[in-house]
Amino acid sequence: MTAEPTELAAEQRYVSSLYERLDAERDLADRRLTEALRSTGGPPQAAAEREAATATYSDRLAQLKSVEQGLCFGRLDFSEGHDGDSPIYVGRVGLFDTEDDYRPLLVDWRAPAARPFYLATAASPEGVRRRRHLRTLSRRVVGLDDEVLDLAAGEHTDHLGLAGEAALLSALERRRTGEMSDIVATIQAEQDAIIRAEPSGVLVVQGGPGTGKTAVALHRAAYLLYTYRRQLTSRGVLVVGPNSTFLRYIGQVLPSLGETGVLLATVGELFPGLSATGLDTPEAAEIKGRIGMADVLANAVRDRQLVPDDRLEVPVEGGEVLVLDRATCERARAKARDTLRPHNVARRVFTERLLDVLADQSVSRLESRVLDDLPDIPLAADEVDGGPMLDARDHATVRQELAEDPAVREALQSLWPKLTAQELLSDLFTSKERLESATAGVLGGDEWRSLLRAPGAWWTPGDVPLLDELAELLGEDDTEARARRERQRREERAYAEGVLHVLEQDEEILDEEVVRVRDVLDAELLAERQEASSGLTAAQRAALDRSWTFGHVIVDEAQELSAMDWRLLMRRCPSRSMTLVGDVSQTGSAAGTSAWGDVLRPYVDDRWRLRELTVNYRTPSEIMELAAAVLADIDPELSAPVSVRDAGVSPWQRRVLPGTDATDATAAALAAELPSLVTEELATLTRERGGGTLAVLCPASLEGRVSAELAGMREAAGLDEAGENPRVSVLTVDRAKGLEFDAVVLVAPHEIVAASSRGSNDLYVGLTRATQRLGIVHTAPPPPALSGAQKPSSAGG
Ligand SMILES: Nc1ncnc2c1ncn2[C@@H]1O[C@H](COP(=O)(O)OP(=O)(O)OP(=O)(O)O)[C@@H](O)[C@H]1O
Repeated sequence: MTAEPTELAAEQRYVSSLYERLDAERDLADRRLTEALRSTGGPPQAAAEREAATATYSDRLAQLKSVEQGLCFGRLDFSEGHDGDSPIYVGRVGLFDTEDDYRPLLVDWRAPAARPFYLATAASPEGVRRRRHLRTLSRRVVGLDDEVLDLAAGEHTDHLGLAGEAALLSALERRRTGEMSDIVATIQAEQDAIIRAEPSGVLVVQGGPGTGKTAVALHRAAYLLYTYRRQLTSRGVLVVGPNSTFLRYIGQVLPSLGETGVLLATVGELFPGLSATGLDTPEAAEIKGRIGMADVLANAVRDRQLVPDDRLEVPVEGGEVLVLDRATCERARAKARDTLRPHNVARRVFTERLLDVLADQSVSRLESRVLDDLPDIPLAADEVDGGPMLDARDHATVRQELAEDPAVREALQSLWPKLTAQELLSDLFTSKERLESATAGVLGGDEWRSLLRAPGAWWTPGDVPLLDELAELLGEDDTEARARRERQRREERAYAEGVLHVLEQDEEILDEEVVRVRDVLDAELLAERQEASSGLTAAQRAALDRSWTFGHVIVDEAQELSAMDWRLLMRRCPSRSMTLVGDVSQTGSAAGTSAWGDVLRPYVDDRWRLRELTVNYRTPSEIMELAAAVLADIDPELSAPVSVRDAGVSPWQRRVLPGTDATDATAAALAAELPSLVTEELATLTRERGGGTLAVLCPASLEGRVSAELAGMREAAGLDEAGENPRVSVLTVDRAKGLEFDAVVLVAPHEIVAASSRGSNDLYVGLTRATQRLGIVHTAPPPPALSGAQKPSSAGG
């Protein structure tokens, strides 16, 4: 239902007044920030006060700036007699009238009061008479979409139960820019229930392509940070995505919702100081992801705890040769292993014991040398043999000297070396002997050969969970450093309490309208800020600290993670407050999963909740029909999500016919056909949508060739890649996972299927990336699921 122009003008007045309020809030935060930054000098306490104030006001300012676009997008009018008859406006941030007892002018979308905006239906209106979507462009209201939630009025929601259908469809029809947008204005009820679910425990969100899993995951992060800010600000929220292209694609959503304290990372980025730029072969990736690798690594660590075959001679300074025999070393090793401490920590037990043995040896040799040098004077009748000549202090001195002796150090290091995770893994993967030994009984046959690599090879994402596991197995002997840090932390906490007290007194004389310091800081948090002293957020500090544990962890495309990836993530989240979103029908990685229970059982048994999303907001029904045939091929029991809209155009299929020699002929056939097909698609996008994004999805074997063809096409047309619109990208399905484009041209589907370790899953993913148009270019007879649809027309032979 569309509103009258007078309505539009009235809403414009209201929205303008909201922007005035927003500007006033920004000015205030800006002034406070400037004051905090300007003040200098004073006692150390003043510096801490300044830091707290600077952090508070700059966070607030960043939040107020981020909500400029689409500040207010909704209005609810209630039925007569309903609690508080006046309408409420819903938007990206809460705004209040400071001159009218803090009357809410705009309700934050995450606040409980905003919930009916997403949930109310004609059948269950929750007191709402009318839901209005306000469409804005900058600060201008350009349109209103009304829904009257009254069964009697005959405005029923359709079979999918969509709320705000007009606004939703207009959002879905929008041209894609290559960056994901937020969906605050049109969140649907099934999505809202997930976004606002309790943060405790593991929540799995299973849904087919385009059901909004990524959107829901990100809005959930924003919701949790708003609702549980005190708990989550200090520990931070981690959002894990499958690759850096995907993280770039979703990177703007949380900032646009005013949330910057979230760490977005791939699992491969979760080992601070290491960049995993290498690539594993599919076999190596699969093996590295197996849970058995935890045993392989434990074996590899034990293999570094040695004893001599018979005896080890230690030529110490001064010319003496001390001896460590096998039995002594075995006893020391058993003692150290019995502590069950990590290797580098247990090393202390091993080395202390051997140092005792060496010191005893050295002392008794010294004593016998002294005795040998003394003239043989018989004891008098009343004298007794006085026992050892050297006392405990002498013994300690000898021991200390031995501890610093290079030969002793070398001997101890050779038997039980102090190791870093990187050293151990690279020693392991570059040595046949070490690999064979560590994998014996865990990997089959000669699978270990897939792990062998040249010295100096780059780290791969698959190495990261292994390094993390090793870091745990190796540990760090940081006893002294920890005690020092703990002392320092206690002092900082006591000091922070004092600072907060002073800040609160200051606040009494400031305006009430600003967020109070205790609302956003407590002594613990402030102490952490002090400790960081660089003003880093929890997310930034977490990125630098391998042992950081997060308040909540969200994993997108969770089906792709290997068993070893899960071990790493579970370590980062001991509270198990997690949201995992994914689709087991889209698993591409051989190390990924096809059943959530398998993944979670080792950590939470069956104590996890499952929510399903069933409506596809991305892919139009014509394309989904084709994809559903492929899904049925994967597993006839599975059902594809239902599309909310039609595109009005069917996917096209084209067959380019190679000649005899497969590789060359396929390339030649593509060279002849693909550029013109893509050019045609681009022209259609320009004509029908004024631009947008187009992806050519192809198997890895053709990626180089296809990219070269398209570069040639650009050159011939005098196009500049940087500023082109529509934008074209060439991607493998693996890298397109989670992304979407206005149009997709899918090349060589039979090869995509053949190259995948998961049958047709990759094809299903590729088919479901388009929001408007899909074309398929075959270089061989189509896979059976596709040949049932519109017959491919032949070309080129
Ligand atoms: N309630 C909504 N309002 C507007 N747009 C929505 C809504 N829900 C989802 N979308 C849009 O639908 C598209 C698909 O969403 P999203 O990428 O989150 O799906 P997905 O389930 O993660 O898909 P895939 O499994 O293919 O990665 C996005 O453009 C998203 O913005």
